[in-house]
Amino acid sequence: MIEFINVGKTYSNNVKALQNINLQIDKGEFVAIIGLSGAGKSTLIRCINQMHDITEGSLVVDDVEVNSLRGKEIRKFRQRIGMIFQSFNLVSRISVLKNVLVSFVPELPFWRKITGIFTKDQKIKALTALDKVGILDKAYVRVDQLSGGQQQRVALARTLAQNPDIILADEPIASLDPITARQVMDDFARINQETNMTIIINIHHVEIALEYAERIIGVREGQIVFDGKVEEVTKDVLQHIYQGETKDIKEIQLEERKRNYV
Ligand SMILES: Nc1ncnc2c1ncn2[C@@H]1O[C@H](COP(=O)(O)OP(=O)(O)OP(=O)(O)O)[C@@H](O)[C@H]1O
Repeated sequence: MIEFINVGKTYSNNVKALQNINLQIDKGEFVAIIGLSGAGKSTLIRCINQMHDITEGSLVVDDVEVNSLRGKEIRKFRQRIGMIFQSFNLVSRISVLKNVLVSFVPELPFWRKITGIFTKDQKIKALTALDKVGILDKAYVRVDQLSGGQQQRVALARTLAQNPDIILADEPIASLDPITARQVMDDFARINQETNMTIIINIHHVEIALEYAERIIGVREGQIVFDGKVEEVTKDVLQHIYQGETKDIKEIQLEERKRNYV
């Protein structure tokens, strides 16, 4: 379980990105975090794996007080939490398989990772993960020869091979076309159902969030202003989350897209 207790985060430039966050996320939940640009969505999910330190309150993940972790403990803890980024974060000039194998050796220096010798068992695990996201046939292809959607699937396979308890995804479909975006979301949904991994996605596409997630958390100016089941998300709720700027989902999306292109 992930538990935020009165969590606050103030960056060194005095920006208060999160205030008074109280939140519990149980094992196996599929949660989407929505809100305007700058609302604090990324900060919220990046505190969970200590990419950002919280500055107030307490954040506990499966009985571990996240902010008390140091050095090796952080690396060990992060092995249990997969992270997916908008930009895929792959090594583009090596094969898909090598990119996935890297997940087994987080503690090695980068050059050892890509020249590393891996066991048969590790290779089987990596190939199995690629199979789960439907790109086993690309195992020996260089990453820079893949489409954006395929690259995001490699990133997902790399995370799966690590067998985490939680997957955090920060705008995983933001740079994908609508059809590919849905395919990647289908992967997340399937993984959530088959493995019971907790999935927390920070997402700008409201429509897709409502279609795939079970629970929606709305963040506005660093605070949680909505937390409930998808069925409870009404037009008024969306207006509240998005500061009443827009009238309906379509308009919100248009606004968000414009913002992202600026
Ligand atoms: N490293 C940082 N240093 C200082 N301020 C930051 C840092 N990262 C984010 N912020 C600020 O914290 C606030 C919340 O940012 P955050 O990236 O969490 O929002 P977001 O909802 O994820 O936005 P977006 O959807 O545009 O990614 C913003 O005001 C942002 O400018």
